Amino acid sequence: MAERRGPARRRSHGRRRIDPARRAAYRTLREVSEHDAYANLVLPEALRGAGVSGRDAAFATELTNGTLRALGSYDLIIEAASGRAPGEFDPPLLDVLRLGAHQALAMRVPDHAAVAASVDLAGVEVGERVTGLVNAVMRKIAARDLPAWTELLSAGEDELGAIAIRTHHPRWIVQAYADLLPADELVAALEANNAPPQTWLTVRPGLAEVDELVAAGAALDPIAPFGARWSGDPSAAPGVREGRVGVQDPGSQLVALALARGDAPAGRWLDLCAGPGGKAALLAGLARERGDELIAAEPQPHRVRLVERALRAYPSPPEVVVADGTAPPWAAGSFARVLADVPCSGLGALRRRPEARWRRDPEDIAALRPLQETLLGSALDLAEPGGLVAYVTCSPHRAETAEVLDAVLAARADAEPVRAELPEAPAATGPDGRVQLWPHRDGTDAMFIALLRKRATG
Ligand SMILES: C[S@@+](CC[C@H](N)C(=O)[O-])C[C@H]1O[C@@H](n2cnc3c(N)ncnc32)[C@H](O)[C@@H]1O
Repeated sequence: MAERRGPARRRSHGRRRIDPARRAAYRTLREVSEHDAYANLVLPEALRGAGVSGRDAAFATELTNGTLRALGSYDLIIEAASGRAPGEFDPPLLDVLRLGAHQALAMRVPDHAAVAASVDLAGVEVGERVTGLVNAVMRKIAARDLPAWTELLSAGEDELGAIAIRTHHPRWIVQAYADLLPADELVAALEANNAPPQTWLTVRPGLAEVDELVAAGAALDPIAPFGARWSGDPSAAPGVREGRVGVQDPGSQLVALALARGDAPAGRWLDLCAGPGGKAALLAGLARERGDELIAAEPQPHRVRLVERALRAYPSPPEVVVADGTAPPWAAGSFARVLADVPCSGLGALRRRPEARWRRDPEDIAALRPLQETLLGSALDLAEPGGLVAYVTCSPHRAETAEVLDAVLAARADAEPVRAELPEAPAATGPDGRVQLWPHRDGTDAMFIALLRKRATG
């Protein structure tokens, strides 16, 4: 493939000027580093604000997201090249070097362009005093390619430590994956987190048809019976602006379908943790097709508004209630089906959130456990006898999936596991009847679902 310098660097009157694409990437990285912002929210704003589009926007997106995904590895490389720990750098300077490392090691930017662009960025954003240092460190970084760096840094590491460096993940995530997957799938599973996900659309049942999407160029795929793959800007797809069609990963679609397809009495459906509303929007249509009605609950007002927006295209949209699922405002046994799509670490959606893997740690997972158990307990309380509860996480981590279920089931006699069947991903259902989807196997986010039935008597 031809080399790509990236957007042309600009200089005028002897002053350094940075091209708007690299500046947008830098500004985004600063927001993520300093303010725990989410790159997928900040970058589009930064690009719009700078009027960057087309190829330059694609360059800025790859530069930002790629840098964030491999941040831990780049910090090790910067440390080895400079002799300084990341914490010893001025944070803005560290971000300049991280962006430079990604350009030199993982993008088709020639070394001299990556070095020069980093020197200019440092000169403008940090100060002329650091440009000599940036020049020296960047030259050392660019002197090896990425495989040579990872081999060097892996020396002395055990197998998991070496895989962590090679696949750009913190070691504890590699360990969690190793606990869940056969050894020969481990690297493929981790590498799948480094590829940006495709865009998928889901129709709201009764409001739009998949054929409409196909006629507009979307690609059918058996993994997503209510949706299709879309290339380009999803807001240009039919039905998206009106809310008849939503953007949704097929994994989210499948877990909602597993709840809808299960055997349960007629009656109201509840989405206990509904924000931002993707699954509620699918479930609402599926419920109406059967003459039932969905109620969506969410405690955070700004997310309630997102749920209302997701449901807006339905005539007489389903009720959205501001409610804390740990103290729900309904009597026990009020619902035939309950979705408990609980707050979780999001380790199953690392493809979508480039910075997430470096922000989380095992303590976060432990801290979520009481809320997850309480919400599952509430969901079971709210289900009527014979009713169905779906416990869902966007995380494959055992502490958020099997351990929560086992603890709750051990504590109550009124619930029993039900096998969740997904013909679209038959291998995803384990011998215990619980479903774990994976990006490298199914092309979906790593969603987990277990179905439980409320027994007729406790
Ligand atoms: C994984 S997200 C749900 C995703 C959603 N089902 C969808 O498909 O768009 C978890 C949601 O639970 C909400 N949540 C947090 N604490 C909660 C609580 N105590 N009761 C109910 N929901 C809660 C969060 O605000 C968040 O919107």
